[in-house]
Amino acid sequence: MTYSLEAGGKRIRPALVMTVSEAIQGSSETRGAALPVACAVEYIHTYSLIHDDLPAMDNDDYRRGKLTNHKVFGEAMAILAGDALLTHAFSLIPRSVRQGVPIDAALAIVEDLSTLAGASGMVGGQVADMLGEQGLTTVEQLEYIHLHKTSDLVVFSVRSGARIGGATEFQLEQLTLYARNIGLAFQIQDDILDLIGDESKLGKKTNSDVNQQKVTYPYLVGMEESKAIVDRLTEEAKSAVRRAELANPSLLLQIADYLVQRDH
Ligand SMILES: CC(C)=CCC/C(C)=C/COP(=O)(O)OP(=O)(O)O
Ligand SMILES: C=C(C)CCOP(=O)(O)OP(=O)(O)O
Repeated sequence: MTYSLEAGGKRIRPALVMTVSEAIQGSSETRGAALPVACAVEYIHTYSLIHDDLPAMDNDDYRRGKLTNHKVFGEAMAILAGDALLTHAFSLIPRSVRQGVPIDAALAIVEDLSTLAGASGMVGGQVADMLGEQGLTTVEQLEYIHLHKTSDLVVFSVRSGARIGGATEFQLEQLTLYARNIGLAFQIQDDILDLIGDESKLGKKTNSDVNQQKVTYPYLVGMEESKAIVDRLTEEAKSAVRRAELANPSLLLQIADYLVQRDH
């Protein structure tokens, strides 16, 4: 568990929990309350990457610049490390209540987490991805996969930050739209970088035969159109943030731009 958590990674999802919670009222007072939830989402994301890299799934040897978990500890320990990270994540939500998150908000956060990370969220998206390898043909199918396997955890991060920061229903709705769009743009950008990115910066293999054969946005609509879609989604995400009229939206606008300009 520690090996994969401490391998680094960009920590985008926890950064979103913290940033959104502070953006709503423009105050850093929510920081302590948001931290346990920020850790929970990174635990879940890290478990998903450990399992995604297993031979039964993507069969990858490198992640975050290091050998994948199963390459170091064996498949059984990698599966169990993922299981334990997932379970431990849920134990952090009560901790957020002790740090000041209202109980109603914490209950809504648990409900969102089980839905958005579970069978109708991230796990469901990964299932569709695995099944899709046997004959995926349309952009609509691919969008469904991306929205669930990637956007849903981003949506969780943003919505939980919004709840901790005391967002109104309208702000929650607009921020959910922001998260959906940056999540989708992020996954398309990930597929672009899997083809043309720098291995030493990304810490994983790029442009391999497997990556070239994967049905992705670049595979289905071409590289230029994929980049145009990423730009469009980013603009739509930024418009949603502006509509939410947050006290301090600037970091959220910057994060949307960073996700498309990133090279790792
Ligand atoms: C329940 C599980 C196992 C969920 C995995 C979800 C996920 C987003 C995996 C990485 O996607 P990817 O394979 O497109 O990314 P990368 O190129 O980083 O491997
Ligand atoms: C959902 C995808 C695209 C898998 C990788 O996620 P990140 O690119 O956020 O991975 P880390 O920085 O956490 O390693």
